[in-house]
Amino acid sequence: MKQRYLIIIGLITLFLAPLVLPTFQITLLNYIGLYALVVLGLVLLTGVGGMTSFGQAAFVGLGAYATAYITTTEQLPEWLSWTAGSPWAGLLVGILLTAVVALFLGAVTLKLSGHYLPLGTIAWGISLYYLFGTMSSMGGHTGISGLPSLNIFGISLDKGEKIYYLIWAILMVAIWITSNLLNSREGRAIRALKGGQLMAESMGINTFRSKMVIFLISAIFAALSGWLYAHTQRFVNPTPFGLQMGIDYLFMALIGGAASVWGALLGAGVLTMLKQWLQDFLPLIMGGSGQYETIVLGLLIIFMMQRAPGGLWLILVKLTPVSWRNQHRIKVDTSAADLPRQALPKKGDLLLEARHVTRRFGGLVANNNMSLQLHAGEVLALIGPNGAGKSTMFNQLSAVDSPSDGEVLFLNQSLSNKTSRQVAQMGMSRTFQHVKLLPTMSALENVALGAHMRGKKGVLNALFHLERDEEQRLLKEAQYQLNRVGLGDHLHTEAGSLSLGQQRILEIARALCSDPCVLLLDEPAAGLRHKEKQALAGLLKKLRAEGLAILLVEHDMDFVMNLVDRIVVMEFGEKIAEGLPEEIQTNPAVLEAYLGGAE
Ligand SMILES: Nc1ncnc2c1ncn2[C@@H]1O[C@H](COP(=O)(O)OP(=O)(O)OP(=O)(O)O)[C@@H](O)[C@H]1O
Repeated sequence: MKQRYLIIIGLITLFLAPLVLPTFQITLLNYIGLYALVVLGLVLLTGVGGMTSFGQAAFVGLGAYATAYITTTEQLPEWLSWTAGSPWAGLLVGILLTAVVALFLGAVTLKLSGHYLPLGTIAWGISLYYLFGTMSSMGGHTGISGLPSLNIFGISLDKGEKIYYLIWAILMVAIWITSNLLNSREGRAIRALKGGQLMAESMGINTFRSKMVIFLISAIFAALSGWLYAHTQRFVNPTPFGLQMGIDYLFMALIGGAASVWGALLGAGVLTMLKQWLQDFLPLIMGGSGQYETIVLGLLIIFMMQRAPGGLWLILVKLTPVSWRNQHRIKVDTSAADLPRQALPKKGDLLLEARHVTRRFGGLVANNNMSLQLHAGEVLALIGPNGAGKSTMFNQLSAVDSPSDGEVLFLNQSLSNKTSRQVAQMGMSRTFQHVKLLPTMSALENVALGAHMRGKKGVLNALFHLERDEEQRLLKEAQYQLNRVGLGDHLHTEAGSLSLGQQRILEIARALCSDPCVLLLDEPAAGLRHKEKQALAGLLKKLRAEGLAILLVEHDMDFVMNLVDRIVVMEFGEKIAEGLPEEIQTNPAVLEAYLGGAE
């Protein structure tokens, strides 16, 4: 409730501001609103998605120039004659143009990783800036003047205090739809981009699509800001759309808090006010003119990044009472309908098979002629000393990697050209040797990621929260799986604050949430206490009885021997034994491998 009051007070203050503030302050607020819209896109792209872009200002320019051209050109080309010089048509064209450019640039740059993406964004930022400046139809470096003011319901927004309402209304809607998006199935996939791409693909998430979605949304927010800017100033030239401004937008995102939608507003506000204040104040103490504010601002930003790398919004959140923060807890509707489940294969059916799999890394043969079979309703352990090649085999079986020779078959289909995402969609799920969770997300949301493939509603539904029914069903499934693995008391705990053992169990719940028929577990018992291991063994036995096929790589021999049906033993990349636990325990080759000699 308290948060709701805060928002209502904020909105009333915003509404009253133009009635009491002088024109100059309104102009500043207009700029803050325009900047915040661009920074909001960067929060999605950089803060949440982990992709750094220096090129947002160029998208602002596309939005501004599109409307400037359409509303001021006397003789528009034939194909644009339908626009009739209307600013609203200018908005539509600007957004379409931006979407096309963003899709093209995204297709070229989003597959690049590391520093290539930021460099790519610098390159397009510079080239679009020079394009604006060199095209004579766009007024060259002089720009285009004489843009009309906007008109809504017969009211002309010809003054700063009038267009103020439109700018801030659009910004508030943008913040609302962005928060909706982030708190949805699509949003969880987007949040998994930063640091969890391998995991996300293994949960059936198309990470490239998620990247493209946020790239597109951030570009459209920027174009919208450009359109508003053009009709606020009623003049455009290339200067505000250059690289310098692209860097400023990034600074605003970092200062506010790149991972929070409200951080966008805070960052835009703080940097704009600070710049203004320094411009007024510094000449008084330094004397004369000079761009001292740029230097001081640069130093302040370095200081801030040292002291508050999460941004100012995070500091503000930490200062609020804990009870306020808990209001963010996601509520699970237990009356929501259950998700449909796949019928499990018949007990004993062959589900997964490796046929003579060899994997070479240069001269090193990590897997040599490995064959194994996994059937419905059995638990198979893959064991062997360190470096035996178990993880490499695990990667071949889950299509993270492909064999140099031989093949892996899942449900009678060869995995040779399949990605881990496709394999997940076919019904295989997995956990990781080094736990891959999203540490700041709740246990519930982490597990709900596993159910991604079982939902259908896309981005448009998410933006306007039209997917609530489906979302409740996904969350109910996640809650069910958490209860099932014994973590029902930790639904709202941040995954990063659980013990390592609990995190491993959480990964199993996430894997189960995808409704698989084959479960691959990489060292599930590592880091678990005795009681936790017993509980895990109990759970795996139950899953086996239900008909699931489970393959585990494990070092804990007590755990393995008391649980599994069959064991495959590896050494130096090869299978040295296969059989029942009691056979393996007395197998001379196995004793030799583990103990260095048979008794
Ligand atoms: N990507 C790679 N490039 C080169 N060598 C690799 C690669 N992955 C694994 N290896 C090598 O392959 C061999 C088998 O490694 P692997 O990780 O599969 O063994 P493991 O049985 O899982 O070991 P552990 O129990 O310690 O996890 C090791 O010698 C390892 O160094």
